[in-house]
Amino acid sequence: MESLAPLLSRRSYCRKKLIHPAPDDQELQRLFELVMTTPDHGNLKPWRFLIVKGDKMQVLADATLEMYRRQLPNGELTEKARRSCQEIANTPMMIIAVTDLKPEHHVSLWDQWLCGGAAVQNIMTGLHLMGYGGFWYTFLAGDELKPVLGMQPEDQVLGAISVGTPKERFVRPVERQSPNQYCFEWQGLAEQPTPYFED
Ligand SMILES: Cc1cc2nc3c(=O)[nH]c(=O)nc-3n(C[C@H](O)[C@H](O)[C@H](O)COP(=O)(O)O)c2cc1C
Repeated sequence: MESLAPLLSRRSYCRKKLIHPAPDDQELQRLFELVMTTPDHGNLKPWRFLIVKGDKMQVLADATLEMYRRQLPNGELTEKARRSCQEIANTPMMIIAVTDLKPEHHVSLWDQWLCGGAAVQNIMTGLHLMGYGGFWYTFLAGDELKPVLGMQPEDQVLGAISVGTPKERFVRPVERQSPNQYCFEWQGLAEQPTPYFED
């Protein structure tokens, strides 16, 4: 039971709560070794990871701001958009996970997507176990940013993960919902499943 305790305390740290340092190259190498253990139907590795850090954070923040500006009907940026891009510029590192799907393969695209999501979760888990904070965003999923990120039109962002050290750690684990209402015992053919755990 207690072996799960380190994982049960995982919490997301949004970018304004993240400061330097971010993982160094050796730690990143290890993190991605963990990612390579992701269950992977057909061993297709349907993902790619872009690491953004240093002065490239400002470049990415500027490109994101430009994307927001183009998305707005009158091209006027909101205070929220500006703030969010300033936060990107201040974030120590981002890991952007994008799909690299193999549509010609007999493994379904659905399975390949699931695999990509599982890889991102492995990044989240690894960062937490290494003592870093992260936050899984998908705000960079707009088509406008694809060329900026060197992505093909068919690629999608699986996760734009902000990475760093939590400025202040949450003192208590967040109170999570009980899993009970989500778990059922199958009662056989056409029978109604019953709650697995007692409340
Ligand atoms: C695929 C995916 C995309 C997400 N994108 C966003 C996002 O763009 N903005 C956001 O505020 N939260 C987003 N979240 C939720 C946060 O990453 C986070 O899980 C949530 O705030 C709950 O925090 P917790 O992980 O500590 O429970 C996303 C989560 C997933 C799984």
